[in-house]
Amino acid sequence: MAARIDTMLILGLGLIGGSLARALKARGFCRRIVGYGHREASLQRGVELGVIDSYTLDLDAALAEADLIVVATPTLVAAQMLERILPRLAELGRAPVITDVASVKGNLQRAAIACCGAMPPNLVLGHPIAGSEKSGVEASREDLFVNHRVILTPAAENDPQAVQLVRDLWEVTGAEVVDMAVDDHDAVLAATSHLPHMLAYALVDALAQSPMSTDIFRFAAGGFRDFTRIASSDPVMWRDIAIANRDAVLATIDQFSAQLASLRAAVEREDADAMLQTFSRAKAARDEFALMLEARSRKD
Ligand SMILES: NC(=O)C1=CN([C@@H]2O[C@H](COP(=O)(O)OP(=O)(O)OC[C@H]3O[C@@H](n4cnc5c(N)ncnc54)[C@H](O)[C@@H]3O)[C@@H](O)[C@H]2O)C=CC1
Ligand SMILES: O=C(O)C(=O)Cc1ccc(O)cc1
Repeated sequence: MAARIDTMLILGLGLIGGSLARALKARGFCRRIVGYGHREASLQRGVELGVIDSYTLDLDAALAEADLIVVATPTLVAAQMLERILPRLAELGRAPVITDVASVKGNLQRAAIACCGAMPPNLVLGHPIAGSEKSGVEASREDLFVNHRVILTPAAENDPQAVQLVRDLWEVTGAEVVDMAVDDHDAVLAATSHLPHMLAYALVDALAQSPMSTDIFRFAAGGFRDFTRIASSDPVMWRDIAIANRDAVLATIDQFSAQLASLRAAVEREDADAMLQTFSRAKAARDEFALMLEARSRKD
């Protein structure tokens, strides 16, 4: 394909930034992909792996020539990046399309509005619902986004052409793009992604502190492995997410705690009916979810 973009700049070349770079490179979406980050060794590795064409440690110089900027750092750093690059781009008189991949959208929207007074027309926030417990450019994959959803949270102030470019960028990677309001995004992701990570971390941490931890882990079955895989995720990334999406995460933890307390009470009372009802409702919901996933993979 003829390149849509001349120079794309990726701020933070890890699993997600690296995977996006690989996918866009494979499909010729950009003529040139430049990486910027705070660890030269991983940028160097990105060049060696052919993920990016070059890298720079000079953000100002990179901003002067970028036509498209993707912020792919941890969530709190992403807000700092916007606070840094938006005024600098204004000084340079440049307005390249800017997007991001962070797991929370509200904090970035607030940072941009605090910086510019309103959402800048060229800033289109996004979030690929694809990834893994692994981090770093070494773990990046060209096909990471194929048949996965990407949520965009376009603002009324957005330039429609900027939104279209970001939509096209993700569709080129094989993803399905859907739009959502920022608050809805943060509430839904708190429930489906942030809460499960909090639970997995809390469970593994609690069991690891048990005097019987060696036997607990030695005799754990597949269910434990499935439930706890995500506790191997990057702690910095999840600390940032919990802070950035504090209110929605607290709401889901509270709702879950109430549910767990009611299950605990049912176990204490040996209330077989209450337990059966809870487990049956959950099984039906999970079976329906599995059918949805199957239907999606058949469609692929
Ligand atoms: N890992 C996952 O499964 C998913 C992650 N996300 C989001 O994508 C973003 C990136 O996550 P990953 O790629 O998994 O993380 P990662 O740790 O693999 O990559 C992050 C990159 O940002 C760089 N970075 C960190 N602090 C920096 C700073 N102060 N200045 C410049 N660069 C800095 C790191 O060196 C690294 O290259 C996060 O906001 C995360 O919430 C979104 C979807 C899935
Ligand atoms: O590893 C997993 O199963 C994930 O849940 C990956 C993931 C992590 C963070 C996101 O914002 C989106 C997806």
